[in-house]
Amino acid sequence: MQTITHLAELRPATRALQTTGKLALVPTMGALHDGHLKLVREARNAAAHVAVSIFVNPRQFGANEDLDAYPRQLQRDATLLEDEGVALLWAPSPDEVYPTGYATNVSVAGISEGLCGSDRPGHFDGVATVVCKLFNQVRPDMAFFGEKDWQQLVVIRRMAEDLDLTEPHVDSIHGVPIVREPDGLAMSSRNAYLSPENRNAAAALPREMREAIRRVAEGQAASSATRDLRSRLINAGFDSVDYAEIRNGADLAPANNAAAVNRLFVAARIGGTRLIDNMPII
Ligand SMILES: Nc1ncnc2c1ncn2[C@@H]1O[C@H](COP(=O)(O)OP(=O)(O)OP(=O)(O)O)[C@@H](O)[C@H]1O
Ligand SMILES: CC(C)(CO)[C@@H](O)C(=O)[O-]
Ligand code: BAL
Repeated sequence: MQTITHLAELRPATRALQTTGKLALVPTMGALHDGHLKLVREARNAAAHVAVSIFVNPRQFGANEDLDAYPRQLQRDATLLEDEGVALLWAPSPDEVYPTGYATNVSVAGISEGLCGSDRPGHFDGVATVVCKLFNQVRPDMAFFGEKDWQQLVVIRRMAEDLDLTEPHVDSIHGVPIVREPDGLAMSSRNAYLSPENRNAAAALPREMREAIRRVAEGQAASSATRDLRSRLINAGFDSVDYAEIRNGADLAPANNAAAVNRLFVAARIGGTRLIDNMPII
């Protein structure tokens, strides 16, 4: 596996790989877990070569968020990726991505605004900006993102289509289902922040989401089921619930009762850690 940290060396390396087959990109912020490795495996199944980027993108963190605390473990991550048969690790520094004088922002209106966008103002501008740059830097044939960050996936798909990045740069953007711990908690680099007690309590998030979905399927109104879900999470040990909403998964519009694509989206905080999850309404 080649590890590349400078843009000047990236293009020749990706072009060389693309002479012998398709290249898939898996963008990450590192501190890799099995959720990330699932993305890498799906990418390996779909393409001859896989590139993974590890970049803790400062522009998607708010002023009071965990940019400094975010786990950074490049050596460990590189070993894991090498073992997965990854061809190229793109690990630029913040100065390489945003050199002095950098002034451009990519903003996707509408879908960036509710859910996580309300609690993390500017977050999706930072994500859209860096993913646009990553697509232009690596020029992959396809890219893989996790459904854990469902809103992010919808924003990226919109951005890639609007900015004509899907053809010819990225033929397809794949969403990969959420990988969960045995107790149902979605894997996340931020789970490492949880104390053992809070880690146990956090399993209530997927459990109570499934319960709310069951109640909706039995006829409880969505507004009442999500209100109950909020109080059940607080009773289970969560400090606060940023949102608990049922929306159309395709475009994040308010849920239409008849739509088969509705999903439940939740963000909740426990011991200072913000966890997100989403599930289909069945
Ligand atoms: N449990 C998971 N299942 C599937 N995909 C995941 C999972 N966790 C993360 N991903 C995906 O991996 C990619 C990189 O995510 P990132 O590096 O931010 O990790 P993370 O675990 O989501 O971290 P964070 O704690 O910041 O949410 C994203 O596309 C994300 O959706
Ligand atoms: C897509 C991404 C790598 C952009 O920084 C990040 O938001 C993430 O890891 O989900
Ligand atoms: N996985 C999404 C990246 C973030 O929370 O900043």
